This record gives sequence, C-alpha cells and structure tokens, in this order.
Amino acid sequence: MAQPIKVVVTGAAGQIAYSLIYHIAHGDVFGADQPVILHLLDIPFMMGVLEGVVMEIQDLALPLVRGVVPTADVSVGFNDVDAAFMVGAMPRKQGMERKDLLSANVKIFKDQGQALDKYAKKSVLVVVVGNPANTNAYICSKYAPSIPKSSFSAMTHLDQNRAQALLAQRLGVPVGNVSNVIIWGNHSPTMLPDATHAQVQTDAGLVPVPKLVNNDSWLKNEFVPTVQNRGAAVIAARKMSSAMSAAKAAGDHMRALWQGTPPGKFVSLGVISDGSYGAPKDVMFSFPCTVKDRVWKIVPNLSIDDFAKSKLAVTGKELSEEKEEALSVCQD
Ligand SMILES: NC(=O)C1=CN([C@@H]2O[C@H](COP(=O)(O)OP(=O)(O)OC[C@H]3O[C@@H](n4cnc5c(N)ncnc54)[C@H](O)[C@@H]3O)[C@@H](O)[C@H]2O)C=CC1
Ligand SMILES: O=C([O-])CC(=O)C(=O)O
Repeated sequence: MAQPIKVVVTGAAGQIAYSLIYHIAHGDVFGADQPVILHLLDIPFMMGVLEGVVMEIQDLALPLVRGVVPTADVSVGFNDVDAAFMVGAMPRKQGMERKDLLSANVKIFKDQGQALDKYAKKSVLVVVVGNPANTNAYICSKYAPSIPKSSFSAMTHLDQNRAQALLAQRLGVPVGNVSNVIIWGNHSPTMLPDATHAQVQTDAGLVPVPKLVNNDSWLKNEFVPTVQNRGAAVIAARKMSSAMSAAKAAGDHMRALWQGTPPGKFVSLGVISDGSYGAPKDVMFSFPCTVKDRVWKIVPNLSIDDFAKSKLAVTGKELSEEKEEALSVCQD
C-alpha cells in the first residue's frame, strides 16, 4: 500500500468539513488504497468542538486514516501537506451575496497563502472552497509565490453538480448519465452554467443535451438562473448555506485533480486564466478542463454562442473587480 499523504482541511470544526472529512477518510477522494494523515485546522475558539470531531473520526474506524492532527497553528496544520482543502471562512447569511464576504474572508486567504508558502510541500494541490472562492483562491496563490499558480483552484464543482442534476431531472435520466456540463466564470450569480456541450449516455450512445431537451427557452431562462441562484435557495430553506453538497463537490473537485478525468470528460475548475475564451487574464476563472498526471488543461476550441459570450463578459468583469477590491483589502 502507498505511503500516507498529508491532507489539511481548514475550517475543520465547521459544517462543510463535517461531511468532507468522511469522504476523505473513506477513500472517496484520493483512492481506496491511499492512506491519509488528516491535518484539521481551525481557530483557537473552536478547539473544543474539533476535539469532538477527532473523537468521531476515531469512532469511524476507517482503515485509511493513519493519523489525525487537530490544531489552531498554521505551522502545524500546513506542515508538509500534499493536499489542502481551504474551507475555513465565514459563510453568507440570507440576503447577502458571496462577494459581501470578501472583506471578512480575503485576509484569511492572504495569511494562509503565506503559511502554505512556508510550510506546505511545493507540490501541494490547493482547492479553495471558502467564499468568495475564486477571488480567495487568487489571493491565496498570490501570497504563496513559491508554489505554482496552477496548483491553486477554486471550487465551482458544486455548481457543476447542480447543473448536471437539474438536467438529469428534466430529462428523466440517471444523473450519472449526464456529463460535460460547463460552469464558466465566477462562483456567483454571474456564473454561466452551460449545457451546450453536455451529453447524455443512452442505449444508442452519447446524445447532445440540447437535442434531448429541445427547448432553448428552458435552457436559457430556467436552467441558467436556477443553477446561478441555487446557493441562495438552499440558504433560504435551511437558514444555513449548503454543506453536505458542498463537501461532496469539494471531494469531486480534488478527486478530478488527483486522479484525473476520464477520457472525453471535462470538469469545471476555477483556475488561473490565460485569457482563453475571451476571459480576463490573471483571475481565477472557471473553465472546462481535463486533468492528467495532476496537471489540468483548459479544453480548447469549444464553440460559444453570442448568449454565452455576453455572459462570459459579465462574469469576467465581476472577477476583475473582485480582484482589485481584494488586493486593496490585502494592502490595508
Ligand atoms: N465554493 C462553494 O461552492 C461553496 C463555498 N462555501 C463557503 O465555504 C465556507 C465554509 O462554510 P461552512 O463550513 O458552512 O461554514 P462554518 O461557519 O460552518 O465553518 C467555517 C469554519 O471555519 C473556521 N474558520 C474561520 N476562520 C478560520 C481561519 N482563519 N482558519 C481556520 N479556520 C477558520 C470557523 O471557526 C468555522 O469552524 C464559507 O465561506 C461558505 O460560504 C459554502 C458552500 C459552497
Ligand atoms: O451560497 C452560498 O453562500 C454557499 C455557496 O457558495 C453555495 O451554496 O453555492
């Protein structure tokens, strides 16, 4: 069996981590043969709660767990880690947009970027979940200059899962039969969920989703806003933000990075933009990607129509503005 890898989860005493830790410990993310040492980082005030989480991890009796390190000290939490789930941040409440969290959360990602730079392995893969995820990932990477920018990504996989599930429901097919839905841009209501290149596995082979849906108005006027606003709908109902589904998505995101994407399939990742598809350069923009040997690549040459182009411009502008605001907050 492989040597254990060290995996840090920040915000380890919080809602998302409570589900995410199980996925990691159970082998759903790094593989059924990959032992893990869990580094659980939270703030000093939460150390009592974290003790309870550690007891529960012990009580899971899962064979892949080879160690648990609960801590409020970044030099311990990030020490020599191979993979990092950056969850620890304030969640939004009803009536807020995710970018309203920027001033409260972005400094956490500056500090923790510096700590990753100092203590983590240079090969670490970093997934940012805490909102506003794309801009926090940008800041985290900026303050960790010794780690390649391509090792940082922001999570839009929850939006991808929501989009995939909604299409499956509409078409009356199992969710696993739908693939290659794309999330473009920011993890915010300006994102573009795009079914243009999505496919359904049928007995007759792969069929394009737009052909099966056969209703452009539904795709533009119901599918897109439902996915864009799903986070707010969950908050309105639960009075807390998505946690179980966010944890599953964080595991899906890291699994795609760690284990690669199947042939012909894409995954949406918020990654440093090279200007592909007219996106602004040097922001963490969600693109369709393939992953091989832990290296992602933006899927090239997909057709995008005028509707998509106009939406990509809006979400790109928002990311550029968030970036400027975050940089000025970090200079304070
Ligand atoms: N990208 C995405 O799709 C999603 C992102 N989120 C975001 O994930 C974040 C976490 O959400 P929840 O787990 O529900 O929140 P939560 O409030 O239940 O847990 C957050 C935890 O982070 C800890 N924390 C705060 N500052 C920290 C620091 N400097 N270092 C380490 N830990 C720290 C808190 O003490 C708390 O235990 C929020 O920002 C939320 O908006 C939530 C759902 C989906
Ligand atoms: O909406 C929120 O604040 C939490 C989140 O990011 C999501 O559920 O997509």
